Amino acid sequence: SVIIYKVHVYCIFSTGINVVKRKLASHDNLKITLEQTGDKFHVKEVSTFRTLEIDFTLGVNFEYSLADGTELTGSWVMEGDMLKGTFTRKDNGKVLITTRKVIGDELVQSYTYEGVEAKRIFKRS
Ligand SMILES: CCCCCCCCCCCCCC(=O)O
Repeated sequence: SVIIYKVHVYCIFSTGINVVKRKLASHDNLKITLEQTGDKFHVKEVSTFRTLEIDFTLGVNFEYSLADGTELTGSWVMEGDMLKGTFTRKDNGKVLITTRKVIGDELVQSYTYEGVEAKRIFKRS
């Protein structure tokens, strides 16, 4: 298998309010490494709180827990040159939509939850 994309990024900016901001804050100093091989992704997440490795296949549901213990289930799909993730919170059934897009040397990740939008910009390191 061939790695067609790999980037190390760190969070330089995040915005948003209320629950989204609190949840995102629980991923402080987040650094992620994304590796894509065909439709399979390997994500390494390093933050103040934990180091986590996640494997997923586009279009296939998987489980993911936020650093605060909130459990999500959902999947990523590719929409053009953008990754779009649809995840459902297991505790309340509410849906979180997130996207990832590489723009120049930045990875922009957006989050939409209960009408609130938040964004994080990761810079290649
Ligand atoms: C519930 C409110 C805000 C939650 C913000 C965190 C969103 C995480 C999205 C799922 C990520 C899956 C793993 C990954 O690809 O890195």
